[in-house]
Amino acid sequence: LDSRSDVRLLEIGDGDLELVPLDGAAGPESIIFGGGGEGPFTGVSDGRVLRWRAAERRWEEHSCSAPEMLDSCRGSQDPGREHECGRPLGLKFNSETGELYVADAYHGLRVVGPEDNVSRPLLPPEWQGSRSFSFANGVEIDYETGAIYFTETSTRFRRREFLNIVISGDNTGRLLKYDPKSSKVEVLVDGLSFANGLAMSRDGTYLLLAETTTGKILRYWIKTPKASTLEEVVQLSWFPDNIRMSPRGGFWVGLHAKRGKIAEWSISYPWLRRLILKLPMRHVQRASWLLNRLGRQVIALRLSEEGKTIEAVSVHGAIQKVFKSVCVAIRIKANIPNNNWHYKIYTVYPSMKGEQPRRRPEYVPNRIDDPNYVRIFDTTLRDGEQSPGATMTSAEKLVVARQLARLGVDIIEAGFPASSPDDLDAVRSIAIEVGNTPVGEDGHVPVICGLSRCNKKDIDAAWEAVRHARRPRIHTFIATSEIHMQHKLRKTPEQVVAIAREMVAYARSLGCPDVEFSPEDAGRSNREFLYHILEEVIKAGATTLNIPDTVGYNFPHEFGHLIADIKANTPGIENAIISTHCQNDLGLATANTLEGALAGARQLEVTINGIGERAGNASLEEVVMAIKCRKELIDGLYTGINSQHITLTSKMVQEHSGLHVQPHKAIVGANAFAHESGIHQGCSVTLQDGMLKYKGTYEIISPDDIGLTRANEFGIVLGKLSGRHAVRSKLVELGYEISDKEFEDFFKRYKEVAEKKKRVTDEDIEALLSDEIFQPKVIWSLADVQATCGTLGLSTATVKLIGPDGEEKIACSVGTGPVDAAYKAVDQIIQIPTVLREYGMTSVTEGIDAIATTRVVVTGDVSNNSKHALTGHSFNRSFSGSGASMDVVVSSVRAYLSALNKMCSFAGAVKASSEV
Ligand SMILES: CC(=O)SCCNC(=O)CCNC(=O)[C@H](O)C(C)(C)COP(=O)(O)OP(=O)(O)OC[C@H]1O[C@@H](n2cnc3c(N)ncnc32)[C@H](O)[C@@H]1OP(=O)(O)O
Ligand SMILES: CC(C)C(=O)C(=O)O
Repeated sequence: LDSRSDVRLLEIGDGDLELVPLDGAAGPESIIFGGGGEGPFTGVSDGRVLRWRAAERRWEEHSCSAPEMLDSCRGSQDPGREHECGRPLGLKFNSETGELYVADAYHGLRVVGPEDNVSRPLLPPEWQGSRSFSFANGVEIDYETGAIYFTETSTRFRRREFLNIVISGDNTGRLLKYDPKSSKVEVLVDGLSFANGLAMSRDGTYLLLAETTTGKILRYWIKTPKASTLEEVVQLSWFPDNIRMSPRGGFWVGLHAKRGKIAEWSISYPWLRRLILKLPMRHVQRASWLLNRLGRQVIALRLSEEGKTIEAVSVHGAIQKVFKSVCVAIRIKANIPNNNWHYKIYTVYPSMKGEQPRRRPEYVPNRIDDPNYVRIFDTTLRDGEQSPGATMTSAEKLVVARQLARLGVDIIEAGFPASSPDDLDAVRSIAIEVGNTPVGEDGHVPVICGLSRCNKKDIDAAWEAVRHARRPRIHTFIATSEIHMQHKLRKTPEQVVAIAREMVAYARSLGCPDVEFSPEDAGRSNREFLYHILEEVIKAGATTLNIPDTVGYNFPHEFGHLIADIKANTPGIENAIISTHCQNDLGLATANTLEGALAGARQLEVTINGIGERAGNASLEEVVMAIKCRKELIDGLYTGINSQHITLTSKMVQEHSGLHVQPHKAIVGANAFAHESGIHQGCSVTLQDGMLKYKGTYEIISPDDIGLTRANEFGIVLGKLSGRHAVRSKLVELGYEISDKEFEDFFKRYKEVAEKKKRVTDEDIEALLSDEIFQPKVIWSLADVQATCGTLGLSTATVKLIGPDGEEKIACSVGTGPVDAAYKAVDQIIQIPTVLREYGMTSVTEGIDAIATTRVVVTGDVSNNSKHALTGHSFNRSFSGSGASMDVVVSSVRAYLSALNKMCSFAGAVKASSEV
């Protein structure tokens, strides 16, 4: 405080306050009394203005700005709904007319008549209609002229993004004047940094305005020779909010929180602001918190008109905790015997919803009890596996499924059981193990789902595979677009509806309580037809309706409308969950998925790293982190994903699918956190204690958030002296659980590598594991390979393989290089026509002793052909393989053999090849 001796301090301690709970809502902002002292009145988080009925000690609804939304908004504390429910901030009664003026952050300047309970817009249509407000805030009346003054805090950010305004130094705030006589709006001042509370001087010569980011109280002259000019009254050490003139002279200012040094400096120095944005959030929060803890918490000041502090109200003791921030302090004369002044201080409780850990709602197939919860349906093991070359072995699928459960996905689509006996087995093992094992703190058990076409054979296979899970689901699909029905299915729309209805009912009749139906190619299907088929399958028992943009054709707004239209027009839709499934052919899968969620979808189908058919699917990590990071833009939706498992899951899927992400892949690419703009830095800069509460809501991505620092945090350094315990515990930490036999094989390989390397890193371990454990059924294994190469002649290689019957076979070949020579030698032994489609090698660690990981993709001849359920056309199936070794030729041969083994198992070619 400027001159302590002159300042009267009012200290409020425990027991000095009575807290009056609000009627289900939160965040009371402006507090005013009616002309006759009635009230107070306050605007709250769900868009209502409440009035306190003192005699009855209860709040009653006074008015709202969106009557059509009242029922669904009442009680909402969700910042994501403010734009539809309204968010009344500044309030001002016109004591002459009894009208209440409301500055609604999103609905602009409004007025409520004395007998009304709905506010109406006040500004001319060009201000009120198409141009919606992002953050109208303070309001004041000039009784002499009838003009209404109001502030717009920012023209760039919305109210729920208020912390961004402070951090970014946004200065698009304005002071405006509305003249009801001319119906004109005039911008009096622009370039303000968080224009906030407004108060008119008693003589009507000036307005006081709080500029929150800078901590300044400004004076805007209306009359006197200084008219139309702006001057600084005082620079505060706090963030000022509302202002009220005091009957005893001067004015009161409600204070949000102290502008700690970090905040002040970050606002004054752009370079420091950039630095703070790059600091790990926890450091900023801690430093800021410490600064704020020093001394008492001052919540309101009375200042003279010249800006000198006269009185300060502070809180101490346990009640400090309830003062998240104070928007306004009013001193009123109370009816108490000795005629003392009695302070009423009204506090604001910012919604803490975004910050509290939110529980995953109980799983009920066709209902989600929390309207903001979005289920994440992971189809990495089904659609993801449809990526060319991504075929995984059953063991690999099980490992990935375990990790998906840890990640917290709600539903794992584990495969397409009718596509092969192997896939049925893989889905069944996942259902048995992952589908019955609780994970995480909440003991979550994911739903295990299997895909099927709309025919009994597929549905039977799917049920056989998933029925072992605690929560089984059958997902059945049939195409509904004209082009698919006509050219692929060769069925009429009526036939398609009949099949869909019958097959959904059939799936339910098997005892499956949870049936998902997908109208394939919905993105190009006729709307009325979709409403019809969806209505029919709901009647037949479908619990989830998945809307696929199968060919990745839709634009985001188009897909959003599709979901909204289905939600609005499908009879019975309230008894099912709407889902999205967006392919990425135009690179729009993530955007489309988010639009779908905004339009009402509450299940999102995604894959890890976005892998999938053709250009892939919406990527889980992008969708989940977008929802988490920009909650305020996505209606406060949330998922049950533990994002700290994202990095590990992504690496695991890269390893097992053989599909490595590009360095600039969002969220999980190697460069994703190396960018200059520092997207990995959280935006939850804790400038002040009061603002801290929005941490979760405003965090952008930090490496911690996706578990990127995991490897460093473990602290176990493995080397050649590490024993079984250390190595095993490392595997557990990395998320791998392997049998004792597998561990022994792995440990042998580990020791060989550790002998030659100083330090064995997590990446080395993953490469070795995948090479040793997650290989397909071994038909051919490598015994020896010897290669010579150089500039003096052709490269030669000799390869010794052990065949399915245990017999050793040796072949020798020349080639363009040692790898080519070795591959030709392998071909001579195995004798299956093979085309090498892709070959790639990466060094997973640095230095001369790095482990080289090779990944290859091969295709065979026509005997390996598959039919695609989408088109019915044959396609030449491809198989990927990976191998790891410190010797590049050995690594290459291992990868080639791994792919050939997958191909041999698939084609049942073992017999033919063993006749070599
Ligand atoms: C959009 C998607 O991602 S769809 C999923 C794609 N995934 C896959 O295709 C997985 C790999 N596929 C496979 O292994 C094989 O295609 C199998 C095992 C599923 C099917 O193999 P087959 O039984 O040999 O092929 P089949 O000839 O029956 O497949 C095509 C037939 O299914 C029909 N069909 C395609 N989709 C559906 C459907 N959703 N419901 C009913 N029938 C369908 C086709 O019209 C065609 O019928 P026709 O034989 O009368 O012309
Ligand atoms: C089976 C469905 C959901 C699908 O994968 C698609 O249509 O893309």
